[in-house]
Amino acid sequence: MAVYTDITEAELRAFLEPYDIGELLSYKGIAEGVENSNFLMHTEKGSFILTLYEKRVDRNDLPFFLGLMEHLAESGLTCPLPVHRRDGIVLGELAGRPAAVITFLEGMWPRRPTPDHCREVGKVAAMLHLSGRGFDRSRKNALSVRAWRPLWNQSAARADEVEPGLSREVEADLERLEENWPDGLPSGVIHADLFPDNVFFLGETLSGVIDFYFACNDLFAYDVAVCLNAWCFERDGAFNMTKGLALLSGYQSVRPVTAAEAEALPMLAHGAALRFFLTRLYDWLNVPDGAMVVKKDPMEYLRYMRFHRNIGSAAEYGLRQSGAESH
Ligand SMILES: Nc1ncnc2c1ncn2[C@@H]1O[C@H](COP(=O)(O)OP(=O)(O)O)[C@@H](O)[C@H]1O
Ligand SMILES: N[C@@H](CCOP(=O)(O)O)C(=O)O
Repeated sequence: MAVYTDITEAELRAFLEPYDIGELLSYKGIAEGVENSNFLMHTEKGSFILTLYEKRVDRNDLPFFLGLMEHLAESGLTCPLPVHRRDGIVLGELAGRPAAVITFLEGMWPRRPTPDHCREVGKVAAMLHLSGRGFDRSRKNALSVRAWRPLWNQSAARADEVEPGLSREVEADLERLEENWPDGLPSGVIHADLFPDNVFFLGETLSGVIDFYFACNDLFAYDVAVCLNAWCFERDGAFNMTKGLALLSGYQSVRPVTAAEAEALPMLAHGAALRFFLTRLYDWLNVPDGAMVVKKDPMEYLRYMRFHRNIGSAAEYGLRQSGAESH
């Protein structure tokens, strides 16, 4: 359960006083998520999410994240919105943490994604990439290729405790990725964490996207690579080409990928797998067992890294190119 910071009712009532959301009727911690503390609140005016931003979120990035949600919503992409206080402010402080009230998004995330879900998420990723173009703020990806080695260095000495030989294997992957990481591909605002638990559906219809707290400016195709990993592998570790095809054709129906992006996709998918392996490994080794958070398995992502190392072309993910190029 991701509640790192608990709050009292009195503190919360005082925090909510400047908002116009009616009287607080109930609140409880949300048993999902990894990064921040989230609470579901019921007030006289409906349901809201209260988020307390924890230590891995840089306070200076919050205007980017909150502004992006407003920008995307204005462009027609369904996502939660930060609630403004009567004085216009969206960001306050609660229990020593930056905190915001966010509108509640109806829907459920798919526990067992189908090809139809994958097609929808491909489309929404592309819509996000196009909509992000008019956003006037930018944020570097703090977890891109240059950040991986410092992150790895914090776990390397203990990696072989998780699996013998892991240290040598990851080191080799890291070198390969650092030497071959593509640049110059189409880029802009990406979500960077578009996992199933961040995409809500009502029935078969995508009802919205949440959790923009890794969003940044980076390669569009890297975001696609993150999605391929998060949506298209089965629980037994096998890549599901039908899901890959659906996700990529959904994406291409909104924004066709360029030939250079297609060529880079295996390297990007390998790097995207390493990025989530590294944060999960760090948490696996460092988050105390008693913490109210469900640690995610780094080995799932090691299996994906092994898979991508042997991919020769994006066609093996299901990419079908028409020859059309876009930017
Ligand atoms: N706007 C929202 N509407 C509905 N539920 C939400 C909303 N934001 C967060 N949640 C719930 O809280 C959980 C954790 O949120 P998330 O933003 O993924 O946290 P974290 O940033 O800690 O990973 C989600 O899986 C969802 O159940
Ligand atoms: N998606 C990441 C962890 C980040 O947590 P989220 O709950 O914000 O998606 C992973 O699976 O490692």
